Amino acid sequence: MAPKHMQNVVILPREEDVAVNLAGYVAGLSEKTILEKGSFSVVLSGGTLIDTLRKLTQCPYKETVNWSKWLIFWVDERVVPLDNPDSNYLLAWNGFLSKVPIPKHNIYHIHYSPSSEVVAKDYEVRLRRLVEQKVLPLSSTGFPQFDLMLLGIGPDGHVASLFPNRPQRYDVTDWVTFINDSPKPPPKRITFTFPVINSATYIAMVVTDKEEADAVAITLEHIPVKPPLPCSEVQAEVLLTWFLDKDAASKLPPNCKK
Ligand SMILES: O=C(O)[C@H](O)[C@@H](O)[C@H](O)[C@H](O)COP(=O)(O)O
Repeated sequence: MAPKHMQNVVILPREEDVAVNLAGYVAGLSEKTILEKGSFSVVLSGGTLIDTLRKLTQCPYKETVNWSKWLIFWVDERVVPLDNPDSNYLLAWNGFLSKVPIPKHNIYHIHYSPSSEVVAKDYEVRLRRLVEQKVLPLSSTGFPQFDLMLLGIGPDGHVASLFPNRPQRYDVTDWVTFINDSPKPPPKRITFTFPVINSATYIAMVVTDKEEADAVAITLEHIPVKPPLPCSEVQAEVLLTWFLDKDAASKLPPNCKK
């Protein structure tokens, strides 16, 4: 296995190029992982990521990817019913999951309750059960090891629902935690904690917006800020790949850009 903290940065001219490149990357990892272990666990976030995954739902990937072996999870979810317009599940269902034949029982969405604490605990209990049943492996870190996490970042450098000035980002015990005062609406969310995120085998950070250009530059140029941006603390067991378009990369020094 490659040393920890390997990172790759892919900068492409347009969001369309990122979508094409990302689809090829995810399809390649899917094939390799399914050959190696028989399944492919994919963790989604919300935001623009889902639209950037659109090429996977088209030719050739719609036919060539072995969707029956995919397992879908969410790195964070808004605590709203699944048919609420704010739901990350609904966003993913409408933009991605309804267009590819992933078995419904392999889609692990939240079970809604008005209490975000109850939702977080339930999601964690279900993950622990999947580890016991050997559906998900446990990393040497003691946290579950997902094959691929597909993440975005916010202008404030948040990742998942781990925000700069909120305590959840420092949680090193829980697998899933909750927040009732998210600075990005809606306020009630659940989120994987950093130990779970950083135990993933592969992570793709997909950023295609000018608004996040400062956070991208601070992270990739190691510019010290206090507190450090959550997105700068992401690392993968094998490889973290940043997929950026020229807007997201616009604050990087010229030698980084193509
Ligand atoms: O539920 C959420 O709000 C997301 O999961 C969140 O973490 C998102 O991924 C980033 O805020 C990036 O969002 P954009 O891609 O829309 O900028």
